[in-house]
Amino acid sequence: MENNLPVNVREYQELAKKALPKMAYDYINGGAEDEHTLRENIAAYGRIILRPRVLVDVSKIDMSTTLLGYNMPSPIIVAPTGGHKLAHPEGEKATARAAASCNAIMVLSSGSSYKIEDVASSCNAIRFYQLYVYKWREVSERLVRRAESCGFKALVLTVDTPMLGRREADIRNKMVFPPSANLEELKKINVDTTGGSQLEGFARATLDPSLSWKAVEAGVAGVIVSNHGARQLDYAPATIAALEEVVKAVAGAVPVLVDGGIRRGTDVFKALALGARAVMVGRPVFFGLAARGEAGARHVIEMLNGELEVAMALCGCRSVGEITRSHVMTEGDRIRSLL
Ligand SMILES: Cc1cc2nc3c(=O)[nH]c(=O)nc-3n(C[C@H](O)[C@H](O)[C@H](O)COP(=O)(O)O)c2cc1C
Ligand SMILES: CC(C)CC(=O)C(=O)O
Repeated sequence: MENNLPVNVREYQELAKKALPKMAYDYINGGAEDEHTLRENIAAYGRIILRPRVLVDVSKIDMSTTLLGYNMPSPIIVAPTGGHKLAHPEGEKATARAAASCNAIMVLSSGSSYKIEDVASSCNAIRFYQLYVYKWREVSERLVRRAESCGFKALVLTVDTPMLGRREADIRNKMVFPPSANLEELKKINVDTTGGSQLEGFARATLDPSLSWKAVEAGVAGVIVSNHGARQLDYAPATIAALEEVVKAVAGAVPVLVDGGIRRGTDVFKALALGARAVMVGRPVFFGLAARGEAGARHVIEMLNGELEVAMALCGCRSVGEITRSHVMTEGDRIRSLL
């Protein structure tokens, strides 16, 4: 196998499927209900066409960018995904090392299998912390304080989960989530598992469904266009189809990021062309971790970086600043051109 490494994210997905117990693979791969949005997150990228430019000197390609004042060698960030022990015994420690070796920012999930402190001490990197707001605000507050004292640089507040979406594979599999080492204090909570998925019962018992726009009064330094990897509201739009509208509304006030369905460097390119400052990838890194541990997670990030570099060169873009709206043609563009 080591002589015959996967050459793209899809091959990592196949390896992960072979390596993982069904319950774990279904949890990682699955989306809500009919999985319409899950398919659309990917299919919508397929409907965006690139417009190449030739005869540009692309002997040097610079993929670097900045976010909230931090330098990144490429616009690819590791999205927060919970329960990495499902994929590998080293869990988030391995993912964090993989991200650090690529100098990529990793967003650590509130549902991580390993403690914030263990992940932070596993390697040196810029890390953001993803926060769920629990019914007991002091639980969230303690997480924030711990992340802060471990040197995490920003909070990513997840606001699309007043309750968990219906992931039918998890319900069928009676999905049991590895206990999150950070949420010891919630262990004694009475979780109703009659609905099937233990994670769903846990979310219902602990997440605060009353979170409202008041939460943004504190101010935000960025916006992420996300549908939670199509795991929440099925029939929500594909994120890449919603990106441009959000970018226009935000009007440069803060950077806009996007996640969901990114499987190729060309997808990253398309997201940047439509106004994203950076992108986050969830399942691809999880699949890499499941297939080959830290090396697999690192390889996934490296492959996406490599693909982005080629896409930039073939589109005649030497830096991410040179990626413009005119490098892509969306379905909307095509329809407008026919009118
Ligand atoms: C297995 C899995 C677990 C996730 N766990 C979390 C989580 O704990 N917190 C969160 O904010 N988002 C979570 N997400 C959503 C991701 O942050 C991200 O929005 C999504 O994975 C992007 O789509 P992609 O997987 O197609 O890249 C999770 C997604 C997956 C697939
Ligand atoms: C509730 C979290 C622990 C995991 C999550 O957000 C997810 O599975 O999508």
